[in-house]
Amino acid sequence: MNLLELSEFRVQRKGFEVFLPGFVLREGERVAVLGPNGSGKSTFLAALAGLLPFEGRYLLLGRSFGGLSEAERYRWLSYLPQGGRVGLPFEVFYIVLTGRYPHLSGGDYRRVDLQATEEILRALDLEALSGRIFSELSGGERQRVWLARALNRGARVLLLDEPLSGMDFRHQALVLKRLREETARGAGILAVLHEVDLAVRHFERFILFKGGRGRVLAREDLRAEILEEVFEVPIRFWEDSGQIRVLTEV
Ligand SMILES: Nc1ncnc2c1ncn2[C@@H]1O[C@H](COP(=O)(O)OP(=O)(O)OP(=O)(O)O)[C@@H](O)[C@H]1O
Repeated sequence: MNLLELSEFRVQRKGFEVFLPGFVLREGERVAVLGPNGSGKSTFLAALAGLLPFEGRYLLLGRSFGGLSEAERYRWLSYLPQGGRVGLPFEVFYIVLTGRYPHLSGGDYRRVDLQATEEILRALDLEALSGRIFSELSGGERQRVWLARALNRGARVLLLDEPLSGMDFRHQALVLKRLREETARGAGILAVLHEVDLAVRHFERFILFKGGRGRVLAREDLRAEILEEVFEVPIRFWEDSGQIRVLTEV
């Protein structure tokens, strides 16, 4: 099933336009959104999350995005913004628990919501931080809490803006493992990443943005020359135990 379908998708910002001619996200797919700073990646994701106006065709689970109720959008789609903030002194457990909110129909959190919260806290190595106040955490820890909250929704489509940023190697590996598990249950992932080498190893397709224009490529069609043109730095591909690795000479 197509989770998300776009055609002639356009987002206008002051003096900047994001455009993607066409794209389909299928069940179980991991697609990385790559490109240099300011190329439109976050704008694209925010528009898909319904936070910016767009033009063109956008279907979510076969339905026109504009025709969905807020409740449907929140249940089917989960968005991890860049650098989320919490003003109030909330504990980590509570923040992650609120990811389940769209599943409640006016009632209180249920046992299943508490269990899901405990499970995602374990998966992202946040158990020990569960009772801590969010604002007292480190940058990488906060990022993991936001990601846990976004994943806790169990949404069909995950829009993740830099889910690996600020994380050490071990936690990057934990997050990538969890993203694989999310796609194994049928979710589709669109993730903005700056870690190009990890993207090429762990994602199946790519949307490359440059100057606001996006193009979609499968892993087998990705070439070092294409990435060089997008990022404007020398890039080498080499094979290590049958896997493509990406080396940037910066
Ligand atoms: N709130 C805003 N209002 C107007 N223009 C904006 C706003 N936020 C971003 N822009 C502009 O839109 C363009 C794309 O920005 P965007 O944040 O989508 O890039 P990005 O590819 O996600 O970059 P990065 O890798 O640095 O996160 C940039 O030229 C930026 O200056």
